[in-house]
Formats: sequence, structure tokens, C-alpha cells
Amino acid sequence: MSPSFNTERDGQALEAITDDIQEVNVLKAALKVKQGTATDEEINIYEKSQFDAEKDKAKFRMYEDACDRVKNFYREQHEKQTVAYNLKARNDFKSKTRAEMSIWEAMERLNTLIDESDPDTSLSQIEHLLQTAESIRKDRKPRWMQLTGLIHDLGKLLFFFDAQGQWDVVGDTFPVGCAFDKRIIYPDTFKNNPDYNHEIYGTKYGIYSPRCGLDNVMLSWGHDEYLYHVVKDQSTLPDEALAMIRYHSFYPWHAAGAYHDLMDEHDKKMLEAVKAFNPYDLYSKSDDVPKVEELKPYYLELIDEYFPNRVIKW
Ligand SMILES: O[C@H]1[C@H](O)[C@@H](O)[C@H](O)[C@@H](O)[C@H]1O
Ligand SMILES: [Fe+2]
Ligand SMILES: [Fe+2]
Repeated sequence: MSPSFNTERDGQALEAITDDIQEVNVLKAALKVKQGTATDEEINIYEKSQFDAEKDKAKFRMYEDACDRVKNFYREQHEKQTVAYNLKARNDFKSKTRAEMSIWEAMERLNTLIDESDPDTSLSQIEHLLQTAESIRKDRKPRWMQLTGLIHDLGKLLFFFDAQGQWDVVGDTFPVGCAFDKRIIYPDTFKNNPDYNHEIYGTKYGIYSPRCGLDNVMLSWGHDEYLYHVVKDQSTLPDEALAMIRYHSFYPWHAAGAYHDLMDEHDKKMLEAVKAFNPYDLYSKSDDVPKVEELKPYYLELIDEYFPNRVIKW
């Protein structure tokens, strides 16, 4: 007997199944250890890497010798990142979903962006993401850290949505609402920032207090902060991964030691994780160009492991 199709009935059944799948995914996400810090077996992220030792570090982040493109980028960013702008950006972020697509689609979408703030690479973003992930994988670090490497710059997608330019997407980050530290690159370019001489924002602690915790500090809006919020809500990645994403551009803090008096106990642990991540992000920029199609199957599986829903709300 041949099966008989009833479009309306079958359509409804399909809809019910899709709903069920979505519900199961939400439950799965809730059941997995949501956030919390990484487990003991994964803790070897702090072991110094072979990879880190092999690189000539003096060749990276040479901002004094950087081209005008980089210098002009930072001048503009340092003049425009104000408290008022940051409040507005966060408000805009919460008010809507900008796009719906998978992680891999987001990587492909990002590929046309050439980062104006970066003196070290002219490769495309998908290549930088794969270089970072592959260098973590070669060092046999945990799968969640490999995935963090793969996605850490996806927040640059912002450039295709509400950004005003690149100055509110890429580049190093720093707190707004308190004095700009001298250890931020090109510190003199803050002089024309309207907050520079502000009676509160221009003081050492500004709107913050000692040991208030970085969760309570507003870091200049850009790809880190944006992606952090997306990933926090839609993945099962641990706290260390979220910190690697949120603070990876906060060089004045993780590399130069500024703003440490704003940290709470939790931040001290997270700082170690961010430091462990940094060499892979920075020094993998000189590695061979990765073969995207060859690596794709491995990473698609890895993405599925920590993102219960294939389609992400961006
Ligand atoms: O130019 C780079 C680039 O934009 C990176 O994605 C960011 O994380 C760095 O902090 C910055 O120096
Ligand atoms: Fe970045
Ligand atoms: Fe990066």
C-alpha cells in the first residue's frame, strides 16, 4: 500500500517535532555544566606551551613602528569611546537580534573584514580564527579552549550591523568611566576624548571602587564585549572561555598590569586563563595559512558540542 500524504496534517506534525527538538536542546543546555569554572582534568591550560616558547615575541605589537592606518585607527577610537557611547551601544545591543546564522556561517561572513587596528596580520579573519584554534589543538589543550580560539574574534561581525566604523569593533580595549591608564597604547590620544577631563570619569577610580570586580566595569564596546554576551547566553562554555573572549583585547590589563586594583578574587583566576590564551591568539599570526575546507569537519563537530542550537542569535 502506498503511503498517503496530507499536507496540512504532515505539516503540523513536522512543526510539533521541530518544537520538541528545540525544547530538548534547551534542556540539554541546562543540564550540561552551564558556565562554572573548568574541571580539573582540563586545567593544564596553564602549562606553558611549546608554541609560546618558539616565537620571536619582539616581532609583534610594535605600535611605534606601525603604519598610519593603525595610528589613525587608535586616535579615532580613543577620542570616541566615551561613557555615553558605551551606554548607548549596550542599550542597542539588548534591543534586538541582528541576524540568525550558525557559527560557521558567521566565520564565512566575517571574511571580508580587514582589521585596521592590527599591525601583525594581513590574513583573512577565518584564517586567523583557524590559526588560533589549530595552535591550541597542536598543544593538546582542552576542546573547549580550541573552540574558544575558533570563535574568539567572531564579535567583529558587529562591523556589518550597527557599528559606526571600526573604532567600535576592533582594537585593544580599556575601561571607560575612570581615568585612562598610561599603559594603554598611544595614551596621549585620549586628550580629545570628552571624558578625559570629566570631574568623575577623569579620576583614578571614576564610577568604580577598588576591588569592585571586572564584571562591574564597563570595557570599551567592541568585538569582545559583544561576543561575550552572545556566547554566555547560548553556549555551555566554562567561565575561563568566557573570560578569554571578554578580555582577550584588554592588553593594558592582561599584558601591562594596569587596572589590577579593580579585580575581585574571581578575576585573579580569570587573568591566568586569559594569559594562557593570549600567545595562541597573537603568535599564531605568523603560522602557515590553514586549509579551511580540510579543517571544517573537525570544527563543525566541536561547535555542536558546546552550542546546543545550530542557529545562533547574533
Ligand atoms: O588589532 C588587534 C585585533 O583587533 C584583535 O582582534 C584584538 O583582539 C586585539 O586586541 C587588537 O590589538
Ligand atoms: Fe580580537
Ligand atoms: Fe584574535
